[in-house]
Amino acid sequence: MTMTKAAAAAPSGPSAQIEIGNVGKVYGTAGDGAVIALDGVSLTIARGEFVSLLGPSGCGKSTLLNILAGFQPATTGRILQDGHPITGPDPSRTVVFQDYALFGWMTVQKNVEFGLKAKGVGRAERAERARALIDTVRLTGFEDKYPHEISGGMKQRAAIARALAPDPDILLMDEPFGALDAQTRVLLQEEIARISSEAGKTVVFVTHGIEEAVFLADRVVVMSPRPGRIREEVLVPLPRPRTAEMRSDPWFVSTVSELWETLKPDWQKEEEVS
Ligand SMILES: Nc1ncnc2c1ncn2[C@@H]1O[C@H](COP(=O)(O)OP(=O)(O)OP(=O)(O)O)[C@@H](O)[C@H]1O
Repeated sequence: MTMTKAAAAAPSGPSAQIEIGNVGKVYGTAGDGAVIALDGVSLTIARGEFVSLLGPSGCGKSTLLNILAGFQPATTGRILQDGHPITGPDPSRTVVFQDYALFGWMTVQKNVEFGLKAKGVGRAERAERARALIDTVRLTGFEDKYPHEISGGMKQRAAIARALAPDPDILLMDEPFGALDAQTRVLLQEEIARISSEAGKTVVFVTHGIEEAVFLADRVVVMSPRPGRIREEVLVPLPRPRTAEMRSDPWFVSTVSELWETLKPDWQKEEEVS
């Protein structure tokens, strides 16, 4: 493999924002069909870093993201944000899911404002901040539409704006473009590449799309299935902002193909099981 292995270069010290130390997750109890979803996962993520968690279905990506979000606890190990244990959900970390998770009875504008209201931001400021974010995700003109009136891609733009509204430190994204058609997916990848560079957020992006993982990330963390472990890390040397032409960069093309060769056996196994 000619890919850059990142283990030695993983961020640590004062710039580390997330520290995942030897995390394990077991669903169920021993002897009762227990599933070891994660085993000995250690990862340090720097402030402002964009990390893709890449792996086939069932390797524990969503489990790790849910633990980071504070939706569920790890069975073993520790997870720190800025040196403090993550013990539950917090507005400093927001999540974008695959299925949009917008409130169907609220307009785009009200959906984006939602997190700001919970934070106690006043009505006028809420409206202004939501409008600015709607502009950032290029939905201006659709503020008064309800989710059922807009396309899947637009819904996901609104979900991204809503996740950015509370000005989180960390944006967690769980296969956010998984339900979109191929063209819309590429467009949204370019949008999130732009938005994350501009906003300077720490992003953890779960995907089983190899191209997507490499195109977006500063570092791709490749996971192996059952029990989920970190198999390798790839540092992405492409400059920011990422642009469409970088998809034909020789390093990009060869890295995507090498990752595919690495992961193919896991995908084939998954295919046989399902
Ligand atoms: N609540 C649960 N109870 C029991 N087993 C679970 C639960 N959630 C996940 N699992 C199992 O844990 C393993 C990891 O699941 P997880 O959803 O984290 O993987 P993933 O890599 O995100 O997969 P996918 O891409 O399909 O979402 C899988 O074998 C899954 O069946």
